[in-house]
Amino acid sequence: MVHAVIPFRPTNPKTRLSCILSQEEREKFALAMLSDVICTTNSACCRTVLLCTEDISVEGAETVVKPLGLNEALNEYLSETDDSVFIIMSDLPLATAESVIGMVKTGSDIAVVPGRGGGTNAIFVKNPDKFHVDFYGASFSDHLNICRDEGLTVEVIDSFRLSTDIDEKEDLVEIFLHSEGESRGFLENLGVKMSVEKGRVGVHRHTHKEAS
Ligand SMILES: Nc1nc2c(ncn2[C@@H]2O[C@H](COP(=O)(O)OP(=O)(O)OP(=O)(O)O)[C@@H](O)[C@H]2O)c(=O)[nH]1
Ligand SMILES: C[C@H](OP(=O)(O)O)C(=O)O
Repeated sequence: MVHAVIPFRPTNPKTRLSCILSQEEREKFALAMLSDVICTTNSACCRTVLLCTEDISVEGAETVVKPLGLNEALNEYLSETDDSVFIIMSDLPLATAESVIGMVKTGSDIAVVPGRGGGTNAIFVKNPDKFHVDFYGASFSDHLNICRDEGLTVEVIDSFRLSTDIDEKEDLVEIFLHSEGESRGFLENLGVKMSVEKGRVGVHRHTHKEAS
């Protein structure tokens, strides 16, 4: 069975959302997005593993604790398994089971989903022997280079849902437009709303004091 591995750092996450959410709210929002992703990977019949910096318990996933950075934790995990691994970030609440199944069915050794701005949102690794991750910076091209250097075939997946990660305030619009999950409910309960001003779609919140 494919392991869906979700790396997760629960403390002070999503700092790029500090302009609209306090630290406590960002921690709860990160958990809500994680819950949406777990629901998706379980619906795609993966064995879902939370690769977490701390020992937390989350419904629908088994927790593997590694108090390590993103790359170090994932590369240690890859070196410890012979099974196929589907790495998916926890900030992809638009992901659907269909989009995940489309990836894990690839005929290539690796399937990769770029994020906007040079990042990588998900990677399917058929055989973890020869692959390692290199996140941060222009990680999408770094991952293609690793495949080339190791002689691995790669499919680049064109998926709006998997390419849409939630990093910045402007990204929250996508949740209101395209998701019905927990993360959307969480934002609605906080009073975050979609708005259209001067023809541009955005989000606003009246109650929040800017986090210091
Ligand atoms: N295991 C592990 N996962 C991490 C670590 N840092 C981030 N992650 C996870 O990696 C994924 C992508 O993280 P980012 O988009 O950089 O999220 P972030 O660090 O919470 O956000 P910013 O503070 O806005 O950069 C998310 O699933 C995070 O929970 C880490 O040190 N270890
Ligand atoms: C981890 C990083 O995520 P971003 O900060 O680009 O969302 C990446 O994809 O390399």
